[in-house]
Amino acid sequence: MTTVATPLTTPTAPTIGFIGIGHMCSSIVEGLIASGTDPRTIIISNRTLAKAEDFATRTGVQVAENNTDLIHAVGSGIVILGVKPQQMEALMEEIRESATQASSIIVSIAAGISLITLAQWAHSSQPIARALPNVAASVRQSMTGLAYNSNVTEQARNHISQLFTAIGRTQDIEDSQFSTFSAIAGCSPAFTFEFIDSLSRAAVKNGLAKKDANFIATQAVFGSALLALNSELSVADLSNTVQSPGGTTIAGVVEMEESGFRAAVLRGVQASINRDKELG
Ligand SMILES: NC(=O)C1=CN([C@@H]2O[C@H](COP(=O)(O)OP(=O)(O)OC[C@H]3O[C@@H](n4cnc5c(N)ncnc54)[C@H](O)[C@@H]3O)[C@@H](O)[C@H]2O)C=CC1
Ligand SMILES: O=C(O)[C@@H]1CCC=N1
Repeated sequence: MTTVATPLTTPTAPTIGFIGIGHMCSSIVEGLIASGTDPRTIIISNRTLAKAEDFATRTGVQVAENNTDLIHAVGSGIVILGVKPQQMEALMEEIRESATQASSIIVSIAAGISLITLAQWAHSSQPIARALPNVAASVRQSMTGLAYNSNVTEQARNHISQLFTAIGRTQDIEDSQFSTFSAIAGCSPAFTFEFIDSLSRAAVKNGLAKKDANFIATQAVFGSALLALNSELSVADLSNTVQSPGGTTIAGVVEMEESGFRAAVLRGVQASINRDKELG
């Protein structure tokens, strides 16, 4: 039985389902709604139903009482699986029969779980895609990696690609490259927030108010990223444009380098890649 959190005058058939409305899927749904997607075409389910109902009240999406109801409501549409990697096998087992019966297209966003492993938990005919978005989906600036198994039709690929293009940029990648992709696109928002917080703290140490320092550092990082995306120069060359000979920037860059900045980033990214590989 499908329930609706907010009263609808016209029932609308959902075309996209989300199982597990945690941090990542709620970011995707927020981004889709910001892109103009009618929330009534989205249906969600969550282990704790009250969490899904609360989210639906805020956004206008529909709620299914359980995962099987959600699959039947979506039918041959797209079902995004947003549970933790450790919960994915049990979920795939739970929805295996209904997903095949309904001809649903399954999209896993779990870190560390390969298409090959997902296929082992599904019927052999099941269309499965893998997507690795990031939390900037909520402001339509995700960087999302995509891969598909051979059961996903060209038309379904286009639907999935359009869905993630609505919330940012996408890149088709090999299943084997997801660990690396995840570290520099899925985890990197956290690395970036840590960096911004470090810039901000340094400014607070020198007397700036934290709120002002956060705003200033965040806009500076945002502007740098936007410049890098729009420039024909490499990021290394762009960095050189800021480093005047004998100037303030080179003094800071040298000190950061001597303190192991680049080595720390390389080691951190490698640790994320290694952890992702352990999850599979
Ligand atoms: N948080 C992030 O930045 C990113 C997360 N991911 C992936 O997204 C997935 C979700 O991550 P988060 O949103 O951070 O986790 P989360 O813990 O915030 O959300 C998971 C949600 O799934 C629900 N859930 C668990 N088992 C369920 C079941 N059997 N049926 C229905 N709902 C169930 C939980 O109640 C929870 O609301 C993970 O696999 C993660 O690897 C991928 C890219 C980035
Ligand atoms: O650390 C996490 O659980 C998620 C997976 C990919 C990025 N962050």
